[in-house]
This record gives sequence, C-alpha cells and structure tokens, in this order.
Amino acid sequence: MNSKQSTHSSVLLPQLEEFAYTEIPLPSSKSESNRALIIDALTEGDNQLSNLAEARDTQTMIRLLKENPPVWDVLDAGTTMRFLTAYAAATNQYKVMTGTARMCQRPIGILVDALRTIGAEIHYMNEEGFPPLAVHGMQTQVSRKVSIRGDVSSQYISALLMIAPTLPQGLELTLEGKVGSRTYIEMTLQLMEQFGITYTWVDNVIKVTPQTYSPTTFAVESDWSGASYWFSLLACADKGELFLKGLKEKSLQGDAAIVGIMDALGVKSEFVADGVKLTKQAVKGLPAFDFTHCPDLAQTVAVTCAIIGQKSVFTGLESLRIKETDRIFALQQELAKFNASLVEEFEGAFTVIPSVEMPIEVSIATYDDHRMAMAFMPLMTKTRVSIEDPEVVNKSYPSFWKHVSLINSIF
Ligand SMILES: O=C(O)C1=C[C@@H](OP(=O)(O)O)[C@@H](O)[C@H](O)C1
Ligand SMILES: C=C(OP(=O)(O)O)C(=O)O
Repeated sequence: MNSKQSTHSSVLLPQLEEFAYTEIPLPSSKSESNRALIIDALTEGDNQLSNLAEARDTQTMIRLLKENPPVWDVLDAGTTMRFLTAYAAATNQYKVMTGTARMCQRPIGILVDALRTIGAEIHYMNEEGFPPLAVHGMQTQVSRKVSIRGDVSSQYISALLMIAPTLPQGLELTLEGKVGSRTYIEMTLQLMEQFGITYTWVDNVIKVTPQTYSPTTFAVESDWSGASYWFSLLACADKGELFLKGLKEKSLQGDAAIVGIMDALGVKSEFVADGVKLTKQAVKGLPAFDFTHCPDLAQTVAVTCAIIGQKSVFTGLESLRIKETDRIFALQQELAKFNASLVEEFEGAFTVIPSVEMPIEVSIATYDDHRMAMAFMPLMTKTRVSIEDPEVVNKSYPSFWKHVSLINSIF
C-alpha cells in the first residue's frame, strides 16, 4: 500500500516491512535551544545563536521573551515553565506563569521553594505546589545556599543554575538524594561554560559565583531525542538504511545514549562528518536498562522491545508519571493493543513483555504527548497503524510526519 489517509484527528501509516536508504534532516534540540535562549536573555551584549529549534516549546519561549506579555502562558512546555519562572524571579519581573491543564498538574513546588529561599516572592494562584503562579520578582538576595531534591525533575536545578551567575551572591546548590536526568544538568553547565561561566561541582554541591555571561556564537545541535525514533524504525524493519543528518558523536545531549541501546537492539551507527549512518546488524540483546538519566528514550525503547521480541527490565522510570501525560499508564494502554505489556516490578521498574500476536490493524491514542505519537510510528513495520492526533508532535518535532513521508516516499 502506498498511500496515506489522513483526517484531522489521525494519520494512517501504510505497512512497510522494509525501505530503501533514506536521509532524515533532523530538527534542532529544544533542550539546548531553551537553555541558549535563557542565557541569551541574561547576557549583556549580543550572542549569535543559530539553528534554534522549530519545536513549539522553543517557539513559545522566543515569543514570550520577545513580546514580554504580563501573562506567560507556556502551553505544555516543561522547560519553558521552569526556566522562565526562575528567569522572571532573577530579573525582578512581575509575571503570571501558566500553561495547559496538564501543565497545571505538573509539580513546581520544589523550584518555587528554592527561589523563595533565595529571596523571590512567588504566590500560588490555585493549588499549592502547581502552576499557575504569580511571580513578584526578587528585591534582594537573602541566601546564597539552597538545598534541592534531585529526584523529581532536573529542570528545577537547570533553571536555578542558569540564573546563578547573575545573582548578587551567586549560588551554592546542594543536591539531595537521588539525582535523575543528571545529563540535563551537565548540559546546562556545559552550555553556561560555553558562554564564559565557571563553576565547581564537587560531590553533591554545585557552586556558581557572580559572573557575567560573555557574548558568544552558538549553534544548536540536532536533536538526539528526535533521532531515537529513526533508530527504532530501523531496529523494527526487516531491511533498510538511514542517514541522520547533523548528529555528532560527542553531544551535550544525554539522549545520545540511544546509540548504545540500539547497538544492542540491532542498529549499527557509523559517524561521519555530517551525521550518522544507520545499518542493521545482529541483535545482541538488552535484558535490562536504567533510564534514570535519559527518561525521554523510555517510550522509544519500550515500543522497540515490544515489537522485536526483546523482553527487558526497565528501571529509573519514576519521572515518567509527571511528564506530558502519565507515560507509564499511556504505554500500558497502547502496548496492550498489540498484545504486549509493561508490568510493574517495583517503583520505577517495569518489565517489557513483547507482543505475542500482531493484529492486522491498530489505532494508537497519544494522550497529548508528542513522544507517544512518535514512539509508536515504527509499528508500521508490522501492521497497519493509525496514530491519533498526529499534530501532537509539534511540541518537539513539527516536521516529523514530513520526515516519515521520506521513507520510500510513502505518503
Ligand atoms: O532539561 C531539559 O531540557 C529536560 C529534562 C528532562 O526532564 P526532567 O528533568 O523533568 O526529567 C526531560 O525529560 C525533558 O524532556 C527535557
Ligand atoms: C518531558 C518532556 O518535555 P518537558 O518536560 O520540557 O515538557 C519531553 O519533551 O519529553
């Protein structure tokens, strides 16, 4: 079958067991973009930023910073909410911070407590611990030292780190307990370093003295999280070759971990100057994997394992319940539609049980979560799949379906 049927609310993908060599021009990273934009707003002088992401999360950040309305509605963008809340406090602005209904269920109390400890005035407008917030800025810094839990979201820590050099006393952050998504904290610090900031990180204490960001030229890299869906497609296909443009082996992004995961699941990566070539190889096996530091890869890898018959124990999935949707629940519902499952072992640990029988047609619900839509796309290698609300991908990867159509020109 070589056609696409599309309605406003779903896209039907043709079944495609194999495909010819295809080049995918990946989008830029929204995580890097949103950090570069906050740093840019805090820099006195002009930076030269290029390759900013087309992602809605990034475009929302650009618009809010540029138009500077009194209400900052971030829609469903977690980084935009957390980074702008800290930015409004540090730059002593009065802002109402709000977002979608789901955003108003995603916790922010840990960040608000930390900002209040430093000296910011912030009020909850509805429920304690959740947006919407009224940020009243910060008159004076009352503390340099803040302790913060690291096990709920690293975005709170990144938000504080980026404002740290601009605070009159700088910041000494003590990370308490387990630290999840550590690679994103490292990305924040490495990016700050590229804009001239020095820091120390010894054991669980990160210190940033008062400093100024230096105007810099910075090009955002291609998005490794977005790249993961293409690795998965090849892992699930009988035959095929892909070239993912713009990816670099050494990346600021922790989701480059997909290379090692997919090496175990049958995809070989060869880096060349302008990207990475993917070919199929024998499956080595992935009996277990810890997603603590790359939570955004969990859906991709769960669907891949379920399709290719790899039983696997996933750990470090605690944060998945508070993302764009409860991703554990969503995965459990949708994997069941092709007779696979995700079985809880203990908190944050689940076993992926692969599909025992593929139905001839499946319709996947996406729960307002871009990663649900993209992660289930590779099902098209085994059955006719329709993905509901396909425009949900706009949050991070608006050109995703256009890129899917490049595979054997299927649409
Ligand atoms: O800092 C970032 O850019 C991100 C951090 C991660 O969130 P958590 O720190 O909440 O796990 C990740 O899931 C999100 O997509 C982007
Ligand atoms: C969790 C995500 O984003 P955020 O937390 O920034 O909304 C994501 O992109 O998967």
